[in-house]
Amino acid sequence: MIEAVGLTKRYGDKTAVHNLSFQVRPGAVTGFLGPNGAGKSTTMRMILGLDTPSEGTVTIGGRPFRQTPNAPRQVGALLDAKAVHGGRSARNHLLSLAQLSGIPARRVDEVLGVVGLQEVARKRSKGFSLGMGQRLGIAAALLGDPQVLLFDEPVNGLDPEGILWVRNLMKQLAAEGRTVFVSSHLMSEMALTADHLIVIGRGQLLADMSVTDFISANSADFARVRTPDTDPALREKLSAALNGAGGQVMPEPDGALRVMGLELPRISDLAHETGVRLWELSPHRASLEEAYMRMTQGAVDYRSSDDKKSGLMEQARPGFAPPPQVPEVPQQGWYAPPPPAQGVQAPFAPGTRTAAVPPVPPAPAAPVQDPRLAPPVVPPAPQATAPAAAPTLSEDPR
Ligand SMILES: Nc1ncnc2c1ncn2[C@@H]1O[C@H](COP(=O)(O)OP(=O)(O)OP(=O)(O)O)[C@@H](O)[C@H]1O
Repeated sequence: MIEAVGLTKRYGDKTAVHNLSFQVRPGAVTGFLGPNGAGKSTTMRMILGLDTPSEGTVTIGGRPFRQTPNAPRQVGALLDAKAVHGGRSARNHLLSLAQLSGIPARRVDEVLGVVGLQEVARKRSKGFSLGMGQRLGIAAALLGDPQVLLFDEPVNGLDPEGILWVRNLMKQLAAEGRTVFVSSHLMSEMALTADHLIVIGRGQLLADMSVTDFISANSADFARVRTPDTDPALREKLSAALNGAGGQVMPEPDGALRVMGLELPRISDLAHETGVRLWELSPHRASLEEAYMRMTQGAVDYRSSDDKKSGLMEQARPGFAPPPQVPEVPQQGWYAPPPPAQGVQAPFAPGTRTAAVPPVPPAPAAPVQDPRLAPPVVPPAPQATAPAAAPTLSEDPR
């Protein structure tokens, strides 16, 4: 198990991680989510002893990484797939890591097989595609057959087949009772891979809960209603009736209405009473992506000025909230579940183990610490090790 308690990291006056406490348990895939700059990589680096916390502690199996005996056999990590000596073959890269940790050479061939790189094992890694580099990084993480695995964006650059392979690998590793902690920006992928989520924003914990709970706590179910597009007046008429009955009605870009606060039978009755024919009346549940967007919208550091959402916000008429930009979700039946309990659907609602992001206090003046300048005290996990520091083995002539 990985356990962080009050974990804080400051770089000069920049607080990258602030008072973070969480546990990552064995037997499950735990997704680590957060917008760009939220502090995910910094947290992973502190877990792996590559950055020293300014405050707080983080342990793996009860000990800080640097005090873990034979750490590469206990903990495997993929932090940066590009952190490979490009002139070295894939096999020699893994052999050098194995040698550092007393791992037998036959394990190198085993992991090359697991990640599907046998054919190119003797090729120099500088010719590898991004996806092949990711596979090599994953091989390095698996080298010591560790019980705890950390992956920072493991599907970055992988094609659909590779993404599916990583998904199945993560699930398999968790099913074997290992602790699997994986960061990703691909929400659709996380929804399929992770059992549990830890979400941070601006260095602080936003959520620590199962994927299912996260979606229901941070999304509002709604009904989509479509009137015949041949007669826009019908849409206005129905919209007024739904509003009058206490529903919240928002227009969608394609002309449909998004209705919250009214159950489907009630919407159907109101349409009947007002004499409006319906072309669609369907229930929708939010995706992980929508729930994530709702949760983190106040904790995003970087947003494009072309962001459609900001455009919609500017154009919104008074009294109309902009329709959230949600991806299409499959229809799940004809009747919407009852609306969530008051408050539960709101982002950061109390009682959901989520929290609004309070402003991060500025750090006291301190010299900027560049981890690249700090020599590691002990060799970290295989992939976290700077490969150039590993002893040079004779290169295969390809
Ligand atoms: N060595 C450093 N010196 C100064 N600031 C740093 C350093 N490393 C990270 N930061 C800052 O700390 C914050 C968190 O960065 P971090 O890389 O951990 O975020 P992240 O969640 O991994 O982002 P991304 O999703 O973009 O990879 C950022 O504002 C970053 O600029």
